[in-house]
Amino acid sequence: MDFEFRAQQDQVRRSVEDLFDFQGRMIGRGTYGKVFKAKRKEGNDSTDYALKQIDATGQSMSNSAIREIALLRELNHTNLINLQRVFLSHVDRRVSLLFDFAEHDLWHIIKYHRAAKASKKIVNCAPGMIKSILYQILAGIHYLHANWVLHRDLKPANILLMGDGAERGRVKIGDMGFARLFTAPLVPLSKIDPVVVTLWYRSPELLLGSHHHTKAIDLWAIGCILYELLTLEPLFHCKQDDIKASSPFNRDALEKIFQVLGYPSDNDWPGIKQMPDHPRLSKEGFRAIHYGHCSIEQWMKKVFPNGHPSFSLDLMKRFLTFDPNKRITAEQALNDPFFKQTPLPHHDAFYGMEIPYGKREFIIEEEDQQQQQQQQQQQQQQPAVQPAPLIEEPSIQVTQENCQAPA
Ligand SMILES: Cc1ccc(-n2nc(C(C)(C)C)cc2NC(=O)NCCCNC(=O)OC(C)(C)C)cc1
Repeated sequence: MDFEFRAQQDQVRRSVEDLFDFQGRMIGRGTYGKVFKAKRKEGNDSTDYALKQIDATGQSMSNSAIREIALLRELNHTNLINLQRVFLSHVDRRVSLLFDFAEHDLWHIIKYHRAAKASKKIVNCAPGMIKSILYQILAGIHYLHANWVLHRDLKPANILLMGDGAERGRVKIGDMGFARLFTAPLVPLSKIDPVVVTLWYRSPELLLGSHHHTKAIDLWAIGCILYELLTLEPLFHCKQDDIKASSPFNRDALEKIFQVLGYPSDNDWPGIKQMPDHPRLSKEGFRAIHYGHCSIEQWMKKVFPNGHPSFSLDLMKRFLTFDPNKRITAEQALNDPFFKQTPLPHHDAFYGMEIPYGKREFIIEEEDQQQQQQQQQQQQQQPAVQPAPLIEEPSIQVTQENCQAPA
């Protein structure tokens, strides 16, 4: 190594600690490391940034950091989280990634509306909010798919929304990546951490053991997210199996899908017989006859007896199509008549409303340490447990007046 040159570089190169203030402002963490809410120290830039610090000590950490950098520096779309800068510190072998800071995400927004419903508080959300969020998710995913990038883990916690400021109400699709990197069973550090390993958005082909991730897998997840935005209930809410059930076949998740959509006929999904775990369906007792009366129409009739202004059953059915080859593409969805009907999708999902959602909470380090000590004690005493499911209170059906246009 050219020590002379390196010494010279170290002089001019400013460290992330020199340039940004972020100590004690942790807002997220996972196996990869931590995320801080950061502000520039100099100049009059009052913008907030999300600073992701990866401890690139282990091989797998540095590999995932390299993958994240290599992927994100090639991508540029208004509905994808934007990697602003990369800092490499030789001293502590730490990689710091600087991102846009998004105040909100769909996990917290849905949780807020569920809590408001439970306390019978009427919460106004703009009538076009759901349509705008859906449109922006599709625009971001269409860009990813056009660049042959699959998301593979779309869920509310990965759909960020910008708060007040230049990009108010702008969707920024991210990938908080916990599930991908997590090895030990996870217990949430605190209630503010979204549940990380969930099967609720997993497509039937993945649940039947398909090894091929396709674009269609992302569209299935978008259908599940749309339903959850409309009703505040996860569509395929099944109990969280513990991590060992990494065998893709999950009976509870499939059961839930069949209860809502009915059992797929050979005509619906000719390819189902080629699925690796198809033989397990009959072995595990699944029979078409058990779901004869089930269909998405009958299910939605229960949920919205008088329909819903911001909902198109046709579009929902196209997302939740069993056969991945028949499932709607992001491009087709963007051109659906639903987006040509008023209210048109606004670039600000919060247009016409005050933002009622709280700001991100800081995770306090020492509390964190105490919790870790508690967790270690617990884990020694008990088998590993899965995080508490997102839905704490008993599931309640939501009617549409809760989401009236502002008076
Ligand atoms: C290993 C790896 C991890 C993540 C990603 N990844 N992929 C994507 C696309 C392709 C969906 C745009 C985005 C990422 N990375 C991120 O989204 N990183 C987020 C870092 C900022 N974190 C962040 O804002 O976290 C809070 C808790 C404030 C919401 C790629 C690779």
